[in-house]
Amino acid sequence: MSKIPLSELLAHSAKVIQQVMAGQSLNSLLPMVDDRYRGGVQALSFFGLRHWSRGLALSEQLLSKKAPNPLFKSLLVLSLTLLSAEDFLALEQEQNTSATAADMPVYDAFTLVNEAVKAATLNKKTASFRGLLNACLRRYQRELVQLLSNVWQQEEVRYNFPQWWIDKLRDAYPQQYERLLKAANQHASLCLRVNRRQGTMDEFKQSLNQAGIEAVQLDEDALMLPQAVPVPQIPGFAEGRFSVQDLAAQQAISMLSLQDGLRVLDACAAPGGKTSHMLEHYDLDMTILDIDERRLQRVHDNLERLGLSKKYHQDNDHYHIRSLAADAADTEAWYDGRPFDVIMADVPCTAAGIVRRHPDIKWLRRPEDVAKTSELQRTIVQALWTTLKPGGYLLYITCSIFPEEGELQAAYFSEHLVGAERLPAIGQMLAVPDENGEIKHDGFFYALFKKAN
Ligand SMILES: C[S@@+](CC[C@H](N)C(=O)[O-])C[C@H]1O[C@@H](n2cnc3c(N)ncnc32)[C@H](O)[C@@H]1O
Repeated sequence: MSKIPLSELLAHSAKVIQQVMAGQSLNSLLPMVDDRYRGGVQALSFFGLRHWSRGLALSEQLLSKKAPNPLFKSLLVLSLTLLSAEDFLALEQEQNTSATAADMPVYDAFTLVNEAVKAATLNKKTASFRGLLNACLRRYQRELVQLLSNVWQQEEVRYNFPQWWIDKLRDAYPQQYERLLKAANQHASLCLRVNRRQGTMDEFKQSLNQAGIEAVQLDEDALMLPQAVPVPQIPGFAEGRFSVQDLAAQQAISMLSLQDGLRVLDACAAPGGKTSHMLEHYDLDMTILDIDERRLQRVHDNLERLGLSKKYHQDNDHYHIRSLAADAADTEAWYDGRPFDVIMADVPCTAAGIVRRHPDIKWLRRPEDVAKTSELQRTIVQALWTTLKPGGYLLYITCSIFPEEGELQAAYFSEHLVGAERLPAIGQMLAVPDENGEIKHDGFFYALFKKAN
C-alpha cells in the first residue's frame, strides 16, 4: 500500500463504498478495481464499512445540510471514520467496552486530512466541495471530544451496526448480542481445508512450515493461518492441495452419514465448497444443482483444480457427477424421479453469520429481507423433501444467525415436512471469542432431518 498515494486509495475506496451503499456487493466491485489499488482499497473499504456508523453520525453533526452528492458523502464519511479511529478506540477503552483495533489503518491526522482533500480533487463530483470537506475534517479535529461524546450516545455508533440488526440480535440473544456484534466487526483469519485426496494434513503442514507460513490445526481437515497470506502464495493452491473454507462450513459433512456409492444431491451447490469436501472424502453419485449457471461453472473449476472431476476417477464405478442449472424449488424442471439418499440444502440466506468476512452485508440487507429469504428457504426445502428417499437425510444449512433462518425455521420444518424426524446436529454456531479470546469460525446453522421409511 505504501507506494500508492493515500489520496488515490481514498478516492477509489470512497467510490467503491458509495456503490455498496447503492446496493452492490464488495465481491462484485473489488475485482473491477485496478490491480495496483486493489489491496489498499480492500483494506480501506473493509475498515470503512465496519466502522461506517461512526463516520456517518459524525458527518451528520458536521454538515448543516444534506451532503451535496453521494460520492462526496462517501469520501467525507470514510475520512471521518479513519480520522476518528484512534480517538474512538480511546473512548471505548475509557468506557471499558472491549475495543477492536487489529485492522485499524493508522495515519497521522495531518496527513489524513491533506490526503482526503487531495482525494476530493481527483473527481469532478467532489473537486468543487473540497473546501467543505476540509472544513468538516478540521472542525472534527477541533471539537472531537464533544462530537464523539455526542455520537457515543447512539447504539448504532457504539456497535457499528444498523439499529434493526442490533435490535434483532438483542431479542434473539439477550446475553450474547454485545459480544456477537463486537466480534462481527473484527478481522477474520484465513481458514483452509486440506484436500485429503492430494496428501495428508501432516504433509501439508510441513509444506507450510517450509514456506514460513504459521498454521494452527483446528480439526481433522481445517487449518487456520493467524497471519494473512495471499492465497496464491500458499504452496499447493494450483495443485489443489487445499481450499479456502471456514471451519463452520467444514462441519457439514460430519453430520451426514455418508458412504461410498450414495446418491447425493447438493441442491444449492455453488461455488462448490461443500460439494468438494464431500467428494474429497467419499466416492459419491453426486448431483450438483444451482440456479446460477455462472456460479455453477465455479463449482466445475473448483472440482477440476482439486482433482475431483469425473475424468480423474474414470475407473471408479461409485464416482459420478451430474450438474444442473435450475431452481431447486422447481422439481419439474430438473428432477428425474430417482430419489436421493442424502440432500444437502445449503440454501440462500441473509449471510448474517459471515459479516466479519463480508462487512458490506450489514449495509446491503434490509429488515424485510429476513422474512423474504426465510420464505424462499421454505419453498426450496419443501420441494427438495419430495425428492428424498424414505429413510434418507436432509441437512438444512444457512450461514445466518437470525432465528428465522435457523432455529425457528428448523421448528417449522419439523412440523411441516411430512414424515420428518429432527435428528441431533450442531444447531446454531455463533462467531464469538472462545476462552482464549479467539474467534475460530463464522456463524452457521445446521439442522438434520430424516424421512420416515
Ligand atoms: C450459500 S450459497 C451455497 C454455498 C455452497 N453450498 C458452498 O458450500 O460453496 C447458496 C447458493 O444457492 C444458490 N441458489 C439460490 N436460489 C436457488 C434456488 N432457488 N435453487 C437452487 N440454487 C439456488 C445460489 O446461486 C448460491 O450459489
